[in-house]
Amino acid sequence: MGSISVSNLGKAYKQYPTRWSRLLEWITPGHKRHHTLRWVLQDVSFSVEPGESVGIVGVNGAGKSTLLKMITGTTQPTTGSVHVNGRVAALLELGMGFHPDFTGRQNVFMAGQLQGLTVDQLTELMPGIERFADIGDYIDQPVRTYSSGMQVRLAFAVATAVRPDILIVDEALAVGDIFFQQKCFERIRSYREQGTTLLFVSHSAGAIYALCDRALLLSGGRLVLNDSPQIVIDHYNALTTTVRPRQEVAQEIAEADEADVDVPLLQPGNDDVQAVWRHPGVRVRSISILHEMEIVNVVTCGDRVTLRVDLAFAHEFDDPHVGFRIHDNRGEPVFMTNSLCMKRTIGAVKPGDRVTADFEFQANIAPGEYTLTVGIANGAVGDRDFREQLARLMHIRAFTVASDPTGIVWGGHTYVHPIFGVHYARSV
Ligand SMILES: Nc1ncnc2c1ncn2[C@@H]1O[C@H](COP(=O)(O)OP(=O)(O)OP(=O)(O)O)[C@@H](O)[C@H]1O
Repeated sequence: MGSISVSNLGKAYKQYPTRWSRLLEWITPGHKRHHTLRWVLQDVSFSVEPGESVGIVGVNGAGKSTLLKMITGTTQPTTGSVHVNGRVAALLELGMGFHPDFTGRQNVFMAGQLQGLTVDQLTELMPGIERFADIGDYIDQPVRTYSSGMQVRLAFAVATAVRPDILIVDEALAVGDIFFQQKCFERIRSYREQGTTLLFVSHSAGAIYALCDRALLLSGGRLVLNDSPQIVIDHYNALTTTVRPRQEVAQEIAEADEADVDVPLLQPGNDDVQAVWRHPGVRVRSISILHEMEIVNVVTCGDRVTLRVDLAFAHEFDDPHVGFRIHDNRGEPVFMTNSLCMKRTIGAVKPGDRVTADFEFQANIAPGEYTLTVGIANGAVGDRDFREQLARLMHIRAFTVASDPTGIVWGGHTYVHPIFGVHYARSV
């Protein structure tokens, strides 16, 4: 189950030179054709085996959405054929399948039934759908009052309420906050592990590497490459590498700084922190990122920053350690370490002790949204294990890395500080 086979697929739209020529052709059937055909997809053939994950990349207008729409049956092909074997869940266009005048709850029942689920099944699934979408009372408001982020939350929650044989996702829909994106990627990953076939459009090399076994490159409506993610991304990068104007980058950083004020800072005694820490003997009082002595939520790529974890101990521990992880918007760990791995110790602590642990590092990571996870453990075993885990605060804090407007133009995950040199061997 869960296979796709696409053969000589093509799509052409009729183009008329004027509005009148369309009318003329319509009222004089059988006479002269007034339109020309504009092919947006031609001769596309490939297959996806059950359980495979295939990424689709291509520049804007390459034909990715048109291809997905033909696979899901929302658009009819002009030439060729598509065979899909298995139950498909698709997330393509924003608002697709939702009626704006009905409430979110009513839309869940309508969209769910279109997916082949019964009313009884949907009633049972509803609490899980509400929990996943996490839009609160809006579930009983008309969808026209939703933000685009809320629509995507609900659409994803319904489409993936039951594991499909085939999941088709256009990542351009990945609007919304980083926590929701991570939740979506987590669900996609888990369904994939359970055998769901995945077809996934993305502009992000990281997402394709993380999720796909293979990738397709579309260019000018043709399938130009069907190969490993590595090879396809290399070609795609070659197609898209352009130098971004400095001004645009400066604007981005200014906007990110403005957004700064909206990001809630973790305060001592924050309920969320209490909710996830486990051992009563240690309390995480605050977690902050500091740059030049100030607490920040936006750092510029390359900034030297300090992650400060403020702890209060209520029990005695002989050898406590602190660690952190940085996760990207897909939930992939970007970096992780802890005091033991850094060959450092805090030393034994007594009830009433307060400890501030600082990790100073250079934020040499790609511009984007990240979350921090912090863990506390006790009793080193070897050079990386612990006798007991005391607390883990998953995705406790979000922060943004903005590009450095004064830096070089670069792509990828990690800034490696390249230095360019040139040595001449001149002939005389
Ligand atoms: N209904 C339509 N009528 C005419 N042309 C269309 C129609 N839908 C899409 N096109 C054209 O088909 C081409 C491919 O569009 P498509 O949306 O499939 O590209 P895409 O690769 O998904 O782009 P993006 O990354 O911007 O979403 C574009 O040139 C677009 O203008």
